[in-house]
Amino acid sequence: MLDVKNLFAGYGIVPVLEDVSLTAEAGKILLIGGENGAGKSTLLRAIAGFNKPTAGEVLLDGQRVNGMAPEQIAKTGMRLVLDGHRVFPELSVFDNLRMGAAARPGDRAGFDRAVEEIYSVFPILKEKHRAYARDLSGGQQQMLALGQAFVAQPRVLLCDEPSMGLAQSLMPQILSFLRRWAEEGTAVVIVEQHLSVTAPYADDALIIERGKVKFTCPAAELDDRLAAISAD
Ligand SMILES: Nc1ncnc2c1ncn2[C@@H]1O[C@H](COP(=O)(O)OP(=O)(O)OP(=O)(O)O)[C@@H](O)[C@H]1O
Repeated sequence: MLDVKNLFAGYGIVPVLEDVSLTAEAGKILLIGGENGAGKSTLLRAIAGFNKPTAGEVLLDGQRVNGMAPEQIAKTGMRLVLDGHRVFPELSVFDNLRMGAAARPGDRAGFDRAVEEIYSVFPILKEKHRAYARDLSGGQQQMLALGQAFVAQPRVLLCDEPSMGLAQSLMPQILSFLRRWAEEGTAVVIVEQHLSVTAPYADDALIIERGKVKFTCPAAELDDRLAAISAD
């Protein structure tokens, strides 16, 4: 579904990504890890069009999307959820979800079903559906940011550090939700620092080091691969 081929990107004249290739398939979760500053967020931004690649290709179902504006890329079915809870603080929980649905106008029944599902996965959002997003805790805002993306029903979900600012105890709930979401047919890409917590929910893993792909492997083998590297 999503194919990234030999991608180069950076900021101004400063190169960050060098020759990065990856594939994300419908129904699967690809976990991307790497040290701080390795280029993980830059990769997601470049895929979603917020950072213009200097070379290489981003293909969605074989169609080239790099070079398009981010809003055009979003219309192809790609959705980026940034770390740091980018919700609309002055809107209620429900209105934030409605903003998410702006990407698929006219599908009221689909929206209602998606909201019901979000509320059943994160009951706290149902309890607080009239509350301002700014009055939610960090973890609740993260749930809302995911909910906003969910109601948009993207084909590819790019999720930057879903654990950012979350109590560790909330991670299984969020990761299980992403797992079920992928199983419904979405290609999910997660950038995450907490690799061993996240890997059991993922199918494939890719590690970036200084802007380059260091290795890829099945997510189930990630811990062993990392242990072998640190033993060297
Ligand atoms: N807006 C920007 N302008 C210039 N350089 C940037 C910008 N954002 C990131 N960088 C640089 O690009 C490199 C990669 O950053 P990036 O945020 O993609 O890494 P990361 O792997 O996501 O790290 P982290 O886990 O800390 O978020 C770093 O050297 C960073 O300083």
